Amino acid sequence: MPKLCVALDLDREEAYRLIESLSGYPLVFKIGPKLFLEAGREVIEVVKGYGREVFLDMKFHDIPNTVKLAVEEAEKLGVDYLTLHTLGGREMLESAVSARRKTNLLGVTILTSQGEEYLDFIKTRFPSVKELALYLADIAKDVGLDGVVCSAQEVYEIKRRTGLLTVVPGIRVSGDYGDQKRVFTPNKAVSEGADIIVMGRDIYRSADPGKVVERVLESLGE
Ligand SMILES: O=C(O)c1cc(=O)[nH]c(=O)n1[C@@H]1O[C@H](COP(=O)(O)O)[C@@H](O)[C@H]1O
Repeated sequence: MPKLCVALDLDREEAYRLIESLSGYPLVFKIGPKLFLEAGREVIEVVKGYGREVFLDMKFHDIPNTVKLAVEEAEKLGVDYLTLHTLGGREMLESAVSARRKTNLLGVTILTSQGEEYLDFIKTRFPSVKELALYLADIAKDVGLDGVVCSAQEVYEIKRRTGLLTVVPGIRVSGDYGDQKRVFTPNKAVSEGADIIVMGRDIYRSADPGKVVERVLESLGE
C-alpha cells in the first residue's frame, strides 16, 4: 500500500497543530531543515508520540566522514527515513551506508524543482534529466541505499531497474506548482511506482488539510 508523507515546512506551532489534527491518519511526517532548526529533536518525539513515522529530510551532501557522523546521529534519534544527495558521490554514499543501522537511507536523485536547464554543464554525458536521475539511482542501488527520492517522471524506470523504495515529491492536486517543475498527481505517481508520495503546500496551505489528506488516501485506496 503506497504511503502519503506530509512535508511540515512550517513554524513549530503550525507544525504541531497540523501533526495533531492529522494524527488519526496513517501518514509519514517529514521534518526539513526549517522545522528541525527551530524545534530540534522535540518535534521528532512529538511525531513518534502519535505512533507515526518520521522522515528527517536534511539532504546531506558533504565529505564522507561528515555524512557518516550525521547518519550516526540520525540513527540515535530513531528516524525512519533520512535523505542524502546521490550527487555527493559514491564514496560519500558508501560511508553513509556503513553507519546505517535501522534508518532507511534515501538518495535524492534530481530535485523535482529542477528541469532540463539543469543539465547544461553535463549535457554531453546525459541527454536528459531523466537519464541523469537513472544513473544516480543505479549508484544508490549499487552502494546499498534503501531508496531514492525522484520525480514521477522517472520513477517507473527506477523501480524497474533497481527495485528500491521510491519516494516521490512534486505532487499536486491543485494547479499551483510554485517552485516545482516536474509535477504529477498522486494517482499518476503511484501508478508509475511511487511507494511514498510527499505533499507539502497542497496540504498545509489548504483550508481543510484533513479533507485533502482523506481525498488523497481514498484515491490511493486506503
Ligand atoms: O527530498 C525531498 O523530500 C524533496 C526532493 C525533491 O526532489 N523535491 C522536493 O520537493 N522535496 C521535498 O518535498 C516537499 C514538497 O513540498 P511541496 O512542493 O510543498 O508539496 C518539500 O519539503 C521538499 O523539500
